[in-house]
Amino acid sequence: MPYNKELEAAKKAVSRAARLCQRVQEALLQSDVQSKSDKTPVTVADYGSQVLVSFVLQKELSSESFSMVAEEDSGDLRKEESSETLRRITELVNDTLATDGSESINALSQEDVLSFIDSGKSDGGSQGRHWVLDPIDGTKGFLRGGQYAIALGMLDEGKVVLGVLACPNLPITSVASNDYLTSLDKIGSLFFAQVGEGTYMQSLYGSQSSKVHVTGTENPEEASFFESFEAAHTMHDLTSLIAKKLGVKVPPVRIDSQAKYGALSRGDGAIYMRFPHKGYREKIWDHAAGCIVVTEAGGVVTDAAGHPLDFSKGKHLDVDTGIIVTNQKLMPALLKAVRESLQEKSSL
Ligand SMILES: Nc1ncnc2c1ncn2[C@@H]1O[C@H](COP(=O)(O)OS(=O)(=O)O)[C@@H](OP(=O)(O)O)[C@H]1O
Ligand SMILES: [Mg+2]
Repeated sequence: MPYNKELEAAKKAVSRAARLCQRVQEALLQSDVQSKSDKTPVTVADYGSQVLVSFVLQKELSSESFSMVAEEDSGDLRKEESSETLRRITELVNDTLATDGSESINALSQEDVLSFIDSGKSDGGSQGRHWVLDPIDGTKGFLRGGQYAIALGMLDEGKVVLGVLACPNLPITSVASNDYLTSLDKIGSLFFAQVGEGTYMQSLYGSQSSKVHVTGTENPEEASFFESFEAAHTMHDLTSLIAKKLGVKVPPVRIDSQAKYGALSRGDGAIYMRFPHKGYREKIWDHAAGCIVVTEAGGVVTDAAGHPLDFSKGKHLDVDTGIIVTNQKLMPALLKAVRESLQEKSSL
């Protein structure tokens, strides 16, 4: 298994980052309503998560050259007015490392923090190995107290070869209906996959993993579908038209972040559709980890024209219209419903 060492490092990195994010989210939810509309907590957690992932990967894989394409850079943090934010991030990172207790390390300085953030500056591409990180995917969900993910993938020669998704608020039991929103069983799920080896899931705080598979259903009437919670991120009217054409009977389950890919990989639902509004360009860190988690669980991920996603072109994915995900049996019918719905919409 060629990427075992990298996979173990990736699991450790995202688990640690998840702990940092949970601490920030818990403090945020305990604070008053006014501060929930304040974006500072997510900023602190975003940067802190990126520092921890970068730090752990480089520490665990010390002998190798390191390249990472990540969402954040240190530009804003280096400004005078951000000195308090930088201080808070540094404190949070050091506290998280210290409470982890698994190793003794020297505290990171503010300069270390900035440089770990900047080690995510790569553009990726078709050659060599590149880590791909979204330190908090689903920032709006994070602020709402809902779903979010720490999503880490690795490209080798332009292909995603491993992926890890930490979903701190995703129960390890099914979220097949919107009832999951009231579930108290928020213990957190960790999904991981490497090419050719299948997809596994475990509790974010445990060590026993089990292999997961996408649902085998061929019947669209039994198929529930996932989509973005935020209407600004996907055209809910279009996905509803596609679902109707396909014969889907149940309402969509709306979840923030790549937790959707994780839930689909274990068969909670059968379909994920994402149709951003015109002009939006998808980023590789929003799909790399999720894509391999689903495909190794037996699913298929394509754009609206049925083409596989190409992660070798740099930071962006050039997709035709949208991204659709389902099992192999349902994909032909889903593609047909997508094609017909898009034609219908354009002729209006
Ligand atoms: N306008 C627009 N259209 C489409 N997608 C967008 C748009 N703006 C942002 N994003 C990206 O969506 C990421 C959040 O993922 P989801 O859309 O699956 O979740 S959500 O329900 O909307 O929160 C979100 O990831 P994070 O920024 O990491 O939260 C963005 O990368
Ligand atoms: Mg994202």
